[in-house]
Amino acid sequence: MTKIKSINPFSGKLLKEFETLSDRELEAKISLSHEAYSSWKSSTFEQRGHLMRKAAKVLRDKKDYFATIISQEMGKVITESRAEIEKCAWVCDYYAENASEFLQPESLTLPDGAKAKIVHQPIGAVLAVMPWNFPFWQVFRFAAPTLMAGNTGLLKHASNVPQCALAIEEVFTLAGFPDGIFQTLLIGSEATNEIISDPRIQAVTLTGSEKAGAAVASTAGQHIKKSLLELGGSDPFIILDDADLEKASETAAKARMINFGQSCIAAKRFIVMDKVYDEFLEKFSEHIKSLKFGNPMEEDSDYGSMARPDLAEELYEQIQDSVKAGAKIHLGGNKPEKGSAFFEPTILVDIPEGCPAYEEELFGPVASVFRVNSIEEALQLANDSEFGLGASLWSSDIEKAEKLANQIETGAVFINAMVASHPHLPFGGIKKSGYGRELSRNGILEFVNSKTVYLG
Ligand SMILES: O=CCCCC(=O)O
Repeated sequence: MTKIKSINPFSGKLLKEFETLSDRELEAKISLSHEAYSSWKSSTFEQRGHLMRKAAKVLRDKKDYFATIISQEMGKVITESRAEIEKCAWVCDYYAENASEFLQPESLTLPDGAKAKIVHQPIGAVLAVMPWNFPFWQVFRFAAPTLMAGNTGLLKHASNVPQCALAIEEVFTLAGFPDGIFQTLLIGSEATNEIISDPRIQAVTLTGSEKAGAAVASTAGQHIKKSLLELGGSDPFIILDDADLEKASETAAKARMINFGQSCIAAKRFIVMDKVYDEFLEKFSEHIKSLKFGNPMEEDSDYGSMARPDLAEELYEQIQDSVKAGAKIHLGGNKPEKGSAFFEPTILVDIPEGCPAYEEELFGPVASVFRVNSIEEALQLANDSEFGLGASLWSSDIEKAEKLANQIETGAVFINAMVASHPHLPFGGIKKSGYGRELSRNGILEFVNSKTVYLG
């Protein structure tokens, strides 16, 4: 039996170790999920909503406790961890309030006068494979709509956040959800395929890397099961020459450094028009330099460490390869110490095509800044990516910005704001950023059977 370790990346200390589930324990959990579904599917929206509101209350009442687990286990600064818990409570309340309306039967009259209905019914047990970067939020944005729709949930969390995984199960238990409605599976990734193949599992959702997404979707495909993928991003942050540079540069620093850069929707490629390039770069660098390094548990720390030493090492290799290809370091860029998760905020400029900073996702505090001579060039560069998650576009001409937004190949464009997820707005990508949508009404419709009932 392998162990799953919880290690504080800032101190490097082992916090706890957990045994993975035995085959028999895993079987019992899948079986419980399946059995729990048979009564949960017939519960009313009112009953589910009551429990989901209680989950929101548990999150708010124990906010500091849950936030501390996040910060200690994956290094997020405590102020951001608390905000993450608040957002989870928000999404619980949002679906408690709106699920019933989102899933009401829809009546139709066909051109020949015949009547039909579309009824949205639950499908059963859904597996969620989730990442460590927003270890509560990513799970709640799956769990709140999925459970409110009448499904049950099983969570295979990232192996570096086992305490978060167990604490999330605790939220649902404390809220009074019946046994088996939401369960955490402490398992290694090698067990995931077997679970997806199990006939009692109806669908799978994954937030994570392209590699993990392709593997999960391919197993789901072999078994004709629905999958939803929310993968990486290399979001452009486009600054036109009529943008409010003060606001744009301040937001750019926030958008790159949120969660110490470890976010799929963090801004990664800053595409700046020549006329405002120098001024933007100067202001942006000042904002990045003003951020305070410190222990994630301290109230005034803006950043601490990355979530694992191997992530810091990988990120540094991407910088090195980009520099070898001709990119220049404008800020930071020093090598992290071996075995440490600390990383220096870095800005790269003069980035040539084909190098990692141009074409890969840099999942950490490294900004790639590009100079362009026209709007056409900005759009061409923004779309010259395998990813298509989000984009931020800055201009004082809103009409022009809206027209340009239509030409950007992403799942979302935020004008004069950083990309952010919001319970009311669909969230997801195109191209190699994945498929399907989370949040909003779109999110709850992903894991239901929208059944046609024709009335002859
Ligand atoms: O890696 C994805 C991060 C999503 C963060 C969010 O929804 O705010």
